[in-house]
Amino acid sequence: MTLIDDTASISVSRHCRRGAVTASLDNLNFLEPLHANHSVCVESFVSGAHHKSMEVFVKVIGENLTTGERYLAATCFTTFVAVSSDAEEFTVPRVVPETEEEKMVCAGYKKRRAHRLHERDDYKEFAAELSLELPWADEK
Ligand SMILES: CC(=O)SCCNC(=O)CCNC(=O)[C@H](O)C(C)(C)COP(=O)(O)OP(=O)(O)OC[C@H]1O[C@@H](n2cnc3c(N)ncnc32)[C@H](O)[C@@H]1OP(=O)(O)O
Repeated sequence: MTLIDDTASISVSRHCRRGAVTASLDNLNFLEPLHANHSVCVESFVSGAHHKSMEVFVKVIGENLTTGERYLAATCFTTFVAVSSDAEEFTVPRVVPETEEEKMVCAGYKKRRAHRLHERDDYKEFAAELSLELPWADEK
């Protein structure tokens, strides 16, 4: 997961050329186990951008170095939010997909974003109910 976050953050930095923080990670699907003696290639690209947020699609590809067989081990979407050290107003650049795969992935951005924001609101309500007390605070 560190590899996923690190790789995605490189795509984000190249896209907006400023600092950004990971806001969420979703649709992380582990599709095939990665074997210890296989190579791992993590690919990512920015698949959608709004004002300050950028969605990144990440593919984790395993390769059996003996047979050359390549397989999709995992995919996920992660969202980063660009930050500024001063009060400067900015909007991150829009995404212009080029390959067929980029066009296919980017086509679902608006729907995923709407779903994500809806879930974020639900999650805020859930989180507001969680206790911050020390677990042993009630012990007599
Ligand atoms: C290894 C690691 O990376 S560990 C994780 C490190 N990351 C962090 O510590 C981040 C901690 N969180 C934060 O700093 C804040 O919650 C932030 C910056 C993510 C969001 O700050 P907020 O003040 O809530 O943001 P705000 O409501 O103004 O929204 C700003 C943008 O972020 C987007 N956003 C905010 N939270 C989320 C979320 N959970 N998922 C997706 N997008 C989000 C909003 O949609 C908005 O997008 P837009 O500007 O493109 O329209």
